[in-house]
Amino acid sequence: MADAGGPVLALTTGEPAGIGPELAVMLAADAAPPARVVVVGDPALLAERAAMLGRKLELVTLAPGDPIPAPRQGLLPVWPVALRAPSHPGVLDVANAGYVLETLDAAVAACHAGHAVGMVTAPLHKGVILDAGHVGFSGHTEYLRDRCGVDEVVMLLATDSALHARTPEWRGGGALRVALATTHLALREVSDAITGPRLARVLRILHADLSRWFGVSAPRIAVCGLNPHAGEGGHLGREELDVIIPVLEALRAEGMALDGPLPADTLFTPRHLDGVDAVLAMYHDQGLPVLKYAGFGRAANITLGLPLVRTSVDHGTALDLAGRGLADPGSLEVAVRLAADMARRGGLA
Ligand SMILES: NC(=O)C1=CN([C@@H]2O[C@H](COP(=O)(O)OP(=O)(O)OC[C@H]3O[C@@H](n4cnc5c(N)ncnc54)[C@H](O)[C@@H]3O)[C@@H](O)[C@H]2O)C=CC1
Ligand SMILES: NCC(=O)COP(=O)(O)O
Repeated sequence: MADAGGPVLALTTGEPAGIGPELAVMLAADAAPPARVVVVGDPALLAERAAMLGRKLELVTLAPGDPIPAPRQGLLPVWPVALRAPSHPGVLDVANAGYVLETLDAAVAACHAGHAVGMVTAPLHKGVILDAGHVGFSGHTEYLRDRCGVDEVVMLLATDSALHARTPEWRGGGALRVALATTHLALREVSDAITGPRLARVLRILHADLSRWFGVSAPRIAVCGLNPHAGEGGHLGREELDVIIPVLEALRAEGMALDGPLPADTLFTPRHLDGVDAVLAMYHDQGLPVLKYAGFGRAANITLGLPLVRTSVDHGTALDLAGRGLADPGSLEVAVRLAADMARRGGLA
């Protein structure tokens, strides 16, 4: 939605028993939100969490398509979705899995209808959605891929200072962008999932979207090996020789600037990161611990390959903190700012 008030972003509450609802409350109660945000969720839940945290908040219930007011401290527009059952902080209830998914569907529908340019998601709990019987659910990333009807998406996490910089530089806690070749998979399934065609699709999306959403015109990407020492010439695994190297060679021949495959234990050091715009890790816990060490609480998660902007926080539902006002809202603020910037840079606003 392109108009003078700035891009409209739909913010889903995520798991109602987690910290998502109170982060949405903090976003609007503690300062003017950094963009025009409308929360997709249960207004009574938000009012209850605001009261629990002692925050003053005016909740304005609207329908998709209604004008969204300019951001102002203390004001939170809401597109209502009703909880299926009362929700208590820290206590998961399978009954509310349908609520969580309905908020995502509503946000996607609003983007498709042009009522929002993108969505920002507060964390959901994958386990409770699976326990509720949504077989195969593995996260927002894959759910949004299917809802948007695309074949492949890429999860990218970026620390705050990497969101704008042309070239992230490592300063032991500095700027970093890390994308994943595989996402929510059991470790024993990772190797089989790293096929040549998949790796090529992931690299093409990463390359194109670094340019589209981040303004990096000729991205340089450093690629991790899968095995220790990138396979040690085939002695510690053959995925590098059989799959990764042939894909990198083919894409280099098309003009992509790709380093690697490099041993993942030393890739994340200043010499190898110098001049690199993003790192591609082969699996979740190869890349994300480094990213979170560098910038937990001031990083965001971005889904590349979608026809809409989607950002999210760098953390989960933190059930241990829910309802206590102890959660750090930093990552949500980064995710909202980034989504607005991406929409502008990508020509959506
Ligand atoms: N974007 C999303 O929807 C995400 C969802 N998850 C889901 O969240 C659930 C819990 O996952 P965990 O691995 O326990 O990760 P978690 O991020 O919820 O918690 C890990 C640790 O970080 C702390 N923490 C998390 N967010 C914080 C914040 N904003 N401020 C201060 N401390 C914070 C927690 O208290 C806990 O000690 C799982 O179901 C997971 O799948 C995890 C990551 C992202
Ligand atoms: N570790 C990132 C994560 O679990 C977030 O996944 P998603 O719900 O954004 O797909």
